[in-house]
Formats: sequence, structure tokens, C-alpha cells
Amino acid sequence: MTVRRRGKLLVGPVDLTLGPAGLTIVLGPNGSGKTTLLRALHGLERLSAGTVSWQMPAPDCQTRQAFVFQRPVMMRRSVQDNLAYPLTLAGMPRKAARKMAAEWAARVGLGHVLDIPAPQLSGGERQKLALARALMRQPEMLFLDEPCAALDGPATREIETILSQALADGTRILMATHDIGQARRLATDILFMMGGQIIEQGPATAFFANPQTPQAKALINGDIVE
Ligand SMILES: Nc1ncnc2c1ncn2[C@@H]1O[C@H](COP(=O)(O)OP(=O)(O)OP(=O)(O)O)[C@@H](O)[C@H]1O
Repeated sequence: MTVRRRGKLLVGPVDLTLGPAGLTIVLGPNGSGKTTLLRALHGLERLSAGTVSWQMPAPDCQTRQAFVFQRPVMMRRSVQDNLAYPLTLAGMPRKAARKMAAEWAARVGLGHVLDIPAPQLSGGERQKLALARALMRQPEMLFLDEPCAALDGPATREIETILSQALADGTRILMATHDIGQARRLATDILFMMGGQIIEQGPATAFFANPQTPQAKALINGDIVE
């Protein structure tokens, strides 16, 4: 598939088959097309060519997948309301939704800020709220766009723990990052992007032990990749 905007090639042509399990990290420098690739796979970008298909009927994809954006949007209401609202929208009675919201808040370490308005949360807490909101729908596939970009070490570790648990519970994860350390810690396989193309892909162990492209070698050596 290919994504173009105003004549500019943003992503593609990309020919990609994702396996049924694991945590795939999309690595690449700023502007390499990671966000656009994720959005296109989730059906949020108009494709200029090609198609995206999943092993589930098209109408189910959006509901069985969840997307955590780099800057999650949340309501000016409490943490609990932010989590409960999508559940009530989906038809769950209010009391049950509030109970489930409280359980998920506790699960991601936000049990102590249930009544705090979401805009007052720290960056790390917001990401945890966004993750809980995504995971509570028990998606089969979770997309994450640089969820730890602005977070410090402890907050990043907490988010990574939540993601590892989701992976262990069977959620298929596709996550963009330019943090190679995070890729080493989490990835089962890697998609390495430059200039809108996937220039290298494969199991994470092979990618880190034996990178094939000069750009991947540079990245792994800690050099600046451009
Ligand atoms: N709607 C759009 N119209 C025109 N150009 C766009 C549009 N969206 C993204 N781009 C451009 O496409 C390229 C890829 O952007 P994208 O956000 O996918 O990259 P990225 O790898 O996620 O970068 P970052 O790490 O900085 O978030 C960039 O050059 C960006 O400026």
C-alpha cells in the first residue's frame, strides 16, 4: 500500500504481512513514516494505492483494534469518567462501567487519582490512562505511537510493564518508537523505516545481532541515522 498527500509520497510502497502474535516495533527517525504507517494499517489514512486486510471481517476491525495516539485526547472530567464513558457509550450500565473503570485504573497504577480531572495528570499518568482506555476493550490488536516519547525512566518502565502484561495476555502489539533501547527491551520483531519505506524487517534478535542495512548498523552503533 501507498499513502500520498498533495503529491508527496509519505509511505510506501509497503508490502507487509504481520504474524498473529508478538510485539512489533516500528523503528525509524523522525518523519520516516512510522505514524502514517500505523494510521494506515488502522484505517485512519486514505490509501493512494493498495489495500490493508485483516483476518477478521472489515466492520469488526475498528472495534477489535485500539490505537493509543502520541498525545492522547481526553475529556476534562475525572480519570474514572474518562474510563467509564466509552463503556457506557457501548451500552454498559453506568454502575458497572464505573466499577470496571476503577478496576482498570488500579491495574495501571491510577487507583489513587480516580477523582482527579484528567487534564491535571502528569504525562506518564496520561499515557497510563490512554493505555487503560485502550486495553479495557480487550483489543486483539493494539497500535501505539511513541507512547513513552516524553516520559522519564520510571514512567517508561511502568508503561513497558503494562505492555508486557498485555502481550502475555495475548494482545498483538504494533508500536512506533525511535528509542532503540525500548526496541531492545520489548520487541519480538522489528520494522525499520526510512523515507516512508520499510528498509529492513525481521525478528528482533536477528536485527540487533546482524543488521543488514548501513542505516540499521548505524542506529545500533548509536550513530545518528539520517
Ligand atoms: N497529512 C499530511 N500531509 C502532508 N505531509 C504529511 C502529512 N502527514 C505527515 N506528513 C509528512 O509525512 C512524513 C512522515 O510523517 P510521520 O508522522 O508518519 O513520520 P514519523 O516517523 O511518525 O515521525 P515522528 O517520529 O516525527 O512522529 C513527514 O515528512 C511528515 O511531515
